[in-house]
Amino acid sequence: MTPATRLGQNQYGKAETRVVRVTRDGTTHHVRDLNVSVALSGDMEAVHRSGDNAAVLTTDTTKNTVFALAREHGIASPEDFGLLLARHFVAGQPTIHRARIRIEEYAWERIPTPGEAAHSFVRAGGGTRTAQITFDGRRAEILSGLTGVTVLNTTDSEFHGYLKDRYTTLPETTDRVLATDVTAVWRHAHDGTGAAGAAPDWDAAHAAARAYLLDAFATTYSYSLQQTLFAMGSRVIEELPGVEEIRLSLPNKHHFLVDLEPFGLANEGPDGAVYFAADRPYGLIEATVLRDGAEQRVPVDLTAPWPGGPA
Ligand SMILES: O=c1[nH]c(=O)c2[nH]c(=O)[nH]c2[nH]1
Repeated sequence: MTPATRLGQNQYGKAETRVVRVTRDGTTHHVRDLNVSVALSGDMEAVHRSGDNAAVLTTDTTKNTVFALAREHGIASPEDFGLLLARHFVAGQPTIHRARIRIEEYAWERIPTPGEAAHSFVRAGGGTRTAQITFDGRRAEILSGLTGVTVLNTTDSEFHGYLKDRYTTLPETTDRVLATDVTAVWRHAHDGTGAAGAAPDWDAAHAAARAYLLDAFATTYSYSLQQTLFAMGSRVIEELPGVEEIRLSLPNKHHFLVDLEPFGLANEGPDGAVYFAADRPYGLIEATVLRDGAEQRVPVDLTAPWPGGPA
Protein backbone atom coordinates (compact mmCIF):
# COMPACT_ATOMS: atom_id res chain seq x y z
CA MET A 1 0.00 0.00 0.00
CA THR A 2 1.30 3.50 -0.81
CA PRO A 3 1.84 5.45 2.38
CA ALA A 4 -0.36 8.52 2.80
CA THR A 5 1.52 11.70 2.07
CA ARG A 6 0.97 15.33 2.87
CA LEU A 7 2.21 18.34 0.95
CA GLY A 8 4.35 20.49 3.20
CA GLN A 9 5.67 24.03 2.73
CA ASN A 10 5.88 24.82 -0.95
CA GLN A 11 6.61 27.86 -3.07
CA TYR A 12 7.53 28.53 -6.64
CA GLY A 13 8.39 31.37 -8.95
CA LYS A 14 11.16 32.67 -11.17
CA ALA A 15 14.45 33.16 -9.36
CA GLU A 16 17.04 35.78 -10.25
CA THR A 17 15.39 37.87 -12.92
CA ARG A 18 17.94 40.52 -13.77
CA VAL A 19 16.14 43.74 -14.52
CA VAL A 20 17.81 47.05 -15.30
CA ARG A 21 15.56 50.10 -15.39
CA VAL A 22 16.91 53.22 -17.08
CA THR A 23 15.00 56.42 -16.42
CA ARG A 24 15.72 59.36 -18.68
CA ASP A 25 15.48 62.84 -17.27
CA GLY A 26 16.58 64.75 -20.36
CA THR A 27 20.25 63.96 -20.81
CA THR A 28 20.57 62.88 -17.16
CA HIS A 29 19.88 59.19 -16.89
CA HIS A 30 19.26 57.06 -13.79
CA VAL A 31 19.85 53.34 -13.41
CA ARG A 32 18.38 50.76 -11.04
CA ASP A 33 19.89 47.32 -11.44
CA LEU A 34 18.15 44.48 -9.62
CA ASN A 35 18.18 40.73 -9.27
CA VAL A 36 14.58 39.76 -8.40
CA SER A 37 13.40 36.39 -7.12
CA VAL A 38 9.69 35.65 -6.85
CA ALA A 39 8.29 32.88 -4.62
CA LEU A 40 4.51 32.31 -4.65
CA SER A 41 2.35 30.03 -2.56
CA GLY A 42 -1.36 29.28 -2.37
CA ASP A 43 -3.74 26.62 -3.70
CA MET A 44 -1.03 24.34 -5.00
CA GLU A 45 -2.29 20.96 -3.81
CA ALA A 46 -3.59 19.90 -7.23
CA VAL A 47 -0.50 20.75 -9.21
CA HIS A 48 1.68 18.73 -6.85
CA ARG A 49 -0.68 15.77 -6.59
CA SER A 50 -1.92 15.40 -10.14
CA GLY A 51 -0.22 17.97 -12.34
CA ASP A 52 -3.43 19.97 -12.67
CA ASN A 53 -1.98 23.38 -13.50
CA ALA A 54 -5.18 25.39 -13.29
CA ALA A 55 -4.09 27.31 -10.17
CA VAL A 56 -0.56 27.97 -11.40
CA LEU A 57 0.58 31.40 -12.53
CA THR A 58 3.64 30.33 -14.49
CA THR A 59 7.13 31.24 -13.40
CA ASP A 60 7.55 32.63 -16.91
CA THR A 61 4.68 35.04 -16.23
CA THR A 62 6.24 36.12 -12.94
CA LYS A 63 9.44 36.95 -14.85
CA ASN A 64 7.51 38.92 -17.45
CA THR A 65 5.67 40.77 -14.68
CA VAL A 66 8.96 41.94 -13.19
CA PHE A 67 9.90 43.54 -16.51
CA ALA A 68 6.43 44.95 -17.21
CA LEU A 69 5.98 46.57 -13.79
CA ALA A 70 9.51 48.01 -13.99
CA ARG A 71 8.50 49.66 -17.27
CA GLU A 72 5.06 50.82 -16.14
CA HIS A 73 5.85 51.99 -12.62
CA GLY A 74 9.63 52.40 -12.53
CA ILE A 75 11.76 51.17 -9.65
CA ALA A 76 11.57 53.73 -6.86
CA SER A 77 13.55 51.46 -4.50
CA PRO A 78 13.93 47.70 -3.96
CA GLU A 79 11.40 47.88 -1.13
CA ASP A 80 8.81 49.82 -3.16
CA PHE A 81 9.26 47.54 -6.17
CA GLY A 82 9.07 44.39 -4.05
CA LEU A 83 5.87 45.58 -2.42
CA LEU A 84 4.38 46.45 -5.80
CA LEU A 85 5.16 42.98 -7.16
CA ALA A 86 4.00 41.10 -4.08
CA ARG A 87 0.68 42.97 -4.02
CA HIS A 88 0.23 42.45 -7.74
CA PHE A 89 0.55 38.66 -7.51
CA VAL A 90 -1.66 38.22 -4.45
CA ALA A 91 -4.34 40.72 -5.53
CA GLY A 92 -4.31 39.52 -9.12
CA GLN A 93 -4.90 35.78 -8.68
CA PRO A 94 -7.27 34.16 -6.18
CA THR A 95 -5.10 31.02 -6.10
CA ILE A 96 -2.02 32.96 -4.96
CA HIS A 97 -2.19 33.67 -1.23
CA ARG A 98 1.31 34.75 -0.45
CA ALA A 99 4.17 36.28 -2.39
CA ARG A 100 7.74 36.66 -1.28
CA ILE A 101 9.99 38.89 -3.33
CA ARG A 102 13.72 38.84 -2.75
CA ILE A 103 15.84 41.52 -4.33
CA GLU A 104 19.52 42.25 -4.59
CA GLU A 105 20.48 45.67 -5.89
CA TYR A 106 23.77 46.45 -7.59
CA ALA A 107 24.62 50.12 -7.28
CA TRP A 108 26.01 52.20 -10.11
CA GLU A 109 27.89 55.46 -9.49
CA ARG A 110 28.15 58.23 -12.01
CA ILE A 111 31.39 58.71 -13.89
CA PRO A 112 31.84 62.46 -13.87
CA THR A 113 32.18 63.61 -17.46
CA PRO A 114 32.66 67.06 -18.96
CA GLY A 115 29.69 68.49 -20.82
CA GLU A 116 25.97 67.91 -20.53
CA ALA A 117 25.51 64.16 -20.80
CA ALA A 118 25.18 62.12 -17.62
CA HIS A 119 24.81 58.61 -18.87
CA SER A 120 28.06 56.92 -17.80
CA PHE A 121 28.31 54.76 -14.70
CA VAL A 122 30.78 52.57 -12.86
CA ARG A 123 29.58 49.66 -10.75
CA ALA A 124 29.94 50.74 -7.12
CA GLY A 125 31.91 48.63 -4.66
CA GLY A 126 30.87 48.46 -1.05
CA GLY A 127 28.58 45.47 -1.07
CA THR A 128 25.11 44.62 -2.28
CA ARG A 129 21.82 46.01 -1.01
CA THR A 130 19.14 43.41 -0.26
CA ALA A 131 15.41 43.44 0.42
CA GLN A 132 12.73 40.85 1.07
CA ILE A 133 9.05 41.67 0.91
CA THR A 134 6.41 39.13 1.89
CA PHE A 135 2.71 39.88 1.43
CA ASP A 136 -0.14 37.63 2.54
CA GLY A 137 -3.03 39.71 1.24
CA ARG A 138 -3.27 41.72 4.43
CA ARG A 139 0.10 42.68 5.85
CA ALA A 140 3.54 43.00 4.38
CA GLU A 141 6.76 42.11 6.11
CA ILE A 142 9.52 44.33 4.83
CA LEU A 143 13.15 43.41 5.39
CA SER A 144 16.06 45.51 4.17
CA GLY A 145 19.69 44.57 4.29
CA LEU A 146 23.15 44.53 2.87
CA THR A 147 25.82 41.95 2.28
CA GLY A 148 29.48 41.89 1.32
CA VAL A 149 30.43 45.12 3.05
CA THR A 150 34.05 44.49 4.08
CA VAL A 151 35.40 46.59 6.95
CA LEU A 152 38.63 46.58 8.93
CA ASN A 153 40.01 48.29 12.04
CA THR A 154 43.80 48.30 12.39
CA THR A 155 43.63 48.82 16.16
CA ASP A 156 41.19 49.41 19.05
CA SER A 157 40.51 45.66 19.17
CA GLU A 158 41.54 43.32 22.00
CA PHE A 159 40.64 39.71 22.72
CA HIS A 160 41.45 38.08 26.04
CA GLY A 161 39.88 36.65 29.17
CA TYR A 162 38.16 33.82 27.30
CA LEU A 163 37.66 30.25 28.52
CA LYS A 164 40.71 28.04 28.32
CA ASP A 165 40.75 24.26 28.19
CA ARG A 166 43.35 21.71 27.17
CA TYR A 167 42.85 22.49 23.49
CA THR A 168 43.20 26.27 23.78
CA THR A 169 46.28 27.66 22.05
CA LEU A 170 45.07 31.12 20.95
CA PRO A 171 47.31 33.80 22.49
CA GLU A 172 45.55 36.65 24.24
CA THR A 173 45.98 40.02 22.58
CA THR A 174 45.50 43.65 23.54
CA ASP A 175 45.91 44.90 19.98
CA ARG A 176 44.74 43.10 16.88
CA VAL A 177 43.29 43.77 13.46
CA LEU A 178 39.49 43.35 13.42
CA ALA A 179 37.98 42.73 10.01
CA THR A 180 34.68 41.34 8.78
CA ASP A 181 32.28 41.12 5.84
CA VAL A 182 29.03 42.55 7.09
CA THR A 183 25.77 40.81 6.23
CA ALA A 184 22.81 42.50 7.91
CA VAL A 185 19.03 42.23 7.58
CA TRP A 186 16.66 44.52 9.43
CA ARG A 187 12.88 44.46 9.75
CA HIS A 188 10.73 47.55 9.48
CA ALA A 189 7.71 48.37 11.64
CA HIS A 190 6.03 49.55 8.44
CA ASP A 191 3.85 46.70 7.17
CA GLY A 192 2.05 48.35 4.30
CA THR A 193 -1.21 48.77 6.26
CA GLY A 194 -0.51 52.26 7.54
CA ALA A 195 -0.79 51.02 11.15
CA ALA A 196 2.84 51.98 11.75
CA GLY A 197 2.56 55.26 9.85
CA ALA A 198 3.57 56.22 6.34
CA ALA A 199 6.24 54.30 4.46
CA PRO A 200 9.71 55.70 4.99
CA ASP A 201 11.89 56.99 2.18
CA TRP A 202 13.45 53.57 1.64
CA ASP A 203 16.63 54.82 -0.02
CA ALA A 204 17.30 57.36 2.72
CA ALA A 205 16.50 54.80 5.44
CA HIS A 206 18.89 52.30 3.86
CA ALA A 207 21.69 54.85 3.54
CA ALA A 208 21.20 55.84 7.19
CA ALA A 209 21.28 52.23 8.44
CA ARG A 210 24.43 51.53 6.42
CA ALA A 211 26.12 54.66 7.78
CA TYR A 212 25.20 53.79 11.39
CA LEU A 213 26.54 50.25 10.98
CA LEU A 214 29.85 51.53 9.61
CA ASP A 215 30.16 54.26 12.21
CA ALA A 216 29.48 51.86 15.07
CA PHE A 217 32.07 49.43 13.69
CA ALA A 218 34.64 52.23 13.45
CA THR A 219 34.00 53.87 16.82
CA THR A 220 33.47 50.87 19.10
CA TYR A 221 36.57 49.99 21.12
CA SER A 222 36.25 46.24 20.84
CA TYR A 223 36.92 43.42 23.28
CA SER A 224 35.25 40.89 20.98
CA LEU A 225 33.50 40.80 17.62
CA GLN A 226 30.35 39.84 19.55
CA GLN A 227 30.53 43.19 21.38
CA THR A 228 31.11 45.05 18.11
CA LEU A 229 28.15 43.25 16.53
CA PHE A 230 25.84 44.23 19.38
CA ALA A 231 27.04 47.85 19.20
CA MET A 232 26.38 47.94 15.45
CA GLY A 233 22.89 46.47 15.77
CA SER A 234 22.00 48.64 18.76
CA ARG A 235 23.04 51.78 16.93
CA VAL A 236 20.59 51.05 14.10
CA ILE A 237 17.73 50.29 16.52
CA GLU A 238 18.46 53.36 18.62
CA GLU A 239 18.78 55.77 15.70
CA LEU A 240 16.04 54.48 13.39
CA PRO A 241 12.67 54.33 15.16
CA GLY A 242 11.11 52.46 12.22
CA VAL A 243 13.40 49.45 12.64
CA GLU A 244 12.17 46.66 14.95
CA GLU A 245 15.04 44.19 14.78
CA ILE A 246 18.30 43.65 12.99
CA ARG A 247 20.29 40.46 12.46
CA LEU A 248 23.99 40.51 11.74
CA SER A 249 26.25 37.78 10.42
CA LEU A 250 29.91 38.67 10.85
CA PRO A 251 32.71 36.35 9.76
CA ASN A 252 35.85 37.12 11.74
CA LYS A 253 38.39 37.69 8.99
CA HIS A 254 41.43 36.73 11.01
CA HIS A 255 44.67 38.66 10.51
CA PHE A 256 47.57 36.81 12.14
CA LEU A 257 50.92 38.41 12.91
CA VAL A 258 53.57 36.74 10.76
CA ASP A 259 56.52 35.22 12.59
CA LEU A 260 59.47 37.10 11.06
CA GLU A 261 61.99 36.04 13.66
CA PRO A 262 63.59 33.45 11.33
CA PHE A 263 64.59 36.46 9.21
CA GLY A 264 65.91 38.41 12.18
CA LEU A 265 63.00 40.85 11.99
CA ALA A 266 60.86 41.90 14.92
CA ASN A 267 57.26 42.09 13.75
CA GLU A 268 54.90 44.64 15.32
CA GLY A 269 56.26 47.94 16.54
CA PRO A 270 55.30 51.60 16.66
CA ASP A 271 55.85 51.72 12.90
CA GLY A 272 53.34 48.92 12.20
CA ALA A 273 53.36 45.20 11.50
CA VAL A 274 52.85 42.55 8.84
CA TYR A 275 49.83 40.24 8.99
CA PHE A 276 48.75 37.10 7.21
CA ALA A 277 45.14 37.54 6.08
CA ALA A 278 43.73 34.05 6.64
CA ASP A 279 40.98 32.89 4.34
CA ARG A 280 39.54 29.95 6.28
CA PRO A 281 38.51 28.74 8.70
CA TYR A 282 36.90 31.86 10.09
CA GLY A 283 34.97 32.56 13.24
CA LEU A 284 31.32 33.28 12.46
CA ILE A 285 29.57 35.58 14.88
CA GLU A 286 25.81 36.03 14.45
CA ALA A 287 23.09 37.63 16.54
CA THR A 288 19.82 39.54 16.39
CA VAL A 289 19.39 42.85 18.19
CA LEU A 290 15.76 43.71 18.99
CA ARG A 291 13.87 46.76 20.03
CA ASP A 292 12.37 46.09 23.47
CA GLY A 293 9.06 44.29 22.96
CA ALA A 294 9.70 43.41 19.30
CA GLU A 295 9.26 39.91 17.95
CA GLN A 296 12.21 38.08 16.42
CA ARG A 297 11.19 37.34 12.83
CA VAL A 298 14.26 37.86 10.65
CA PRO A 299 15.48 34.40 9.54
CA VAL A 300 18.40 33.13 11.60
CA ASP A 301 20.55 31.88 8.73
CA LEU A 302 21.47 34.89 6.63
CA THR A 303 24.48 33.24 5.06
CA ALA A 304 22.42 30.71 3.14
CA PRO A 305 22.84 31.90 -0.45
CA TRP A 306 20.80 35.05 -0.94
CA PRO A 307 18.48 34.71 -2.71
CA GLY A 308 17.68 31.03 -2.65
CA GLY A 309 18.00 30.05 0.99
CA PRO A 310 15.11 28.51 2.86
CA ALA A 311 12.24 30.80 3.81
O1 LIG B 1 36.08 38.45 18.74
C1 LIG B 1 36.28 37.23 18.85
N1 LIG B 1 35.31 36.43 19.37
C2 LIG B 1 35.46 35.09 19.52
O2 LIG B 1 34.54 34.37 20.01
C3 LIG B 1 36.70 34.53 19.10
N2 LIG B 1 37.19 33.27 19.10
C4 LIG B 1 38.45 33.33 18.57
O3 LIG B 1 39.19 32.34 18.38
N3 LIG B 1 38.75 34.62 18.26
C5 LIG B 1 37.69 35.38 18.57
N4 LIG B 1 37.46 36.71 18.45
